[in-house]
Amino acid sequence: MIPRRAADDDTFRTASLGKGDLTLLSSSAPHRRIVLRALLWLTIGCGVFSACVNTTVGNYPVAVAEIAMAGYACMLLYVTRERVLDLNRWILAYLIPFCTTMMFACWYRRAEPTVFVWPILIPVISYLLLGRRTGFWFTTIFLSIALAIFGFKITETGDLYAVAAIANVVLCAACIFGLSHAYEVTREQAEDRLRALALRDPLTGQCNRAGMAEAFQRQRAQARRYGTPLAIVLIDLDHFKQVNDRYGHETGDKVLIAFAECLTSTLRESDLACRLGGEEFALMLPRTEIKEAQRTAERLRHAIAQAHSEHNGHRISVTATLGVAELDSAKDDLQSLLARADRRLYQGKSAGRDRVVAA
Ligand SMILES: Nc1nc2c(ncn2[C@@H]2O[C@H](COP(=O)(O)OP(=O)(O)OP(=O)(O)O)[C@@H](O)[C@H]2O)c(=O)[nH]1
Repeated sequence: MIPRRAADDDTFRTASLGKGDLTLLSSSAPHRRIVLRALLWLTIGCGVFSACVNTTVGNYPVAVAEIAMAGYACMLLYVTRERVLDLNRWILAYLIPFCTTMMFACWYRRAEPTVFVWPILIPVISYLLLGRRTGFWFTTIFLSIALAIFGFKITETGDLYAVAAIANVVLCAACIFGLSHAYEVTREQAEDRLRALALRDPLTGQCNRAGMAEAFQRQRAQARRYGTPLAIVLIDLDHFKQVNDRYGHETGDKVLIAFAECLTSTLRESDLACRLGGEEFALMLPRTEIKEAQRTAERLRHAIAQAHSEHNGHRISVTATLGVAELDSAKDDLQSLLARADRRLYQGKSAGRDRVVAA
């Protein structure tokens, strides 16, 4: 299996689009890759050391399994030396044989009773590498197997002292399982809050410039892969300063919020609306050619002109000027695309505002 490399742009920090909704996935990937590589080094070191010890005491099958696991960890270290897109698959490719070797060591008849402390590591490693949901299931499966092995060993030996010792290990594993779960839940919540703060505009709730840049990386990758068009519409409210000057900044904010809602309600599920700053907004329209984007922009311009906000009995209406551009070369980045849309927008401003310019 040849690993897919992450592009220079950080495409595995992905964003799914949907009416301004920015759902961010696998944001922990860089951190998990570092943890995975640290564990691979540890596996190699501990595997070789433990294999030497087991060889000296004559546990040859366990020593062979440990050497095999250390060799496999070397291969995974090589594969993950750079960022990979399908990191989760490589994490599972490490964790499944690692935990299976651990289960084999627990089950092996001549193994030391202290080998039973190793499964305690499973919840910590699983949650660190796989996150809350997959980590939970992975831990449940492997701790259940470990428990079954413990049970089997107790009934086989009938050693009551072993029952007390194993009960300690099981209780300790259960506590670590619970703590790992609680830690991962709070970590995920904190990460979501931080990412929302970094990627969303606090006034309108739409994604900001950074959020748009992140979503663009993914959309451009899809457009290139499937040969589909991608259009951008840049929108600037006309004479917005007059709204602020006449009704106050607070009313200006309300107008901006209403405007953002108008954009969102006019768009398709797959489109993304962003506030780039001030009274400047942008739309990203995946699988949309420039002609269709122009029609969408016209529909939007019409909806903006028709809508109005109320302030102390005053009816506040705004108009907007829109510039449209389409991704048209392999080298096109967000900046060049926005610059093209911006030039058209300013043509529209110079020509009298309240219009769409697409070419
Ligand atoms: N209420 C409010 N006003 C903002 C915000 N950000 C920027 N503005 C105002 O938006 C106005 C933008 O003014 P200009 O850049 O002169 O543009 P304009 O009046 O819309 O004129 P044209 O773009 O040329 O049609 C300024 O008065 C800014 O203070 C905001 O978050 N809230």
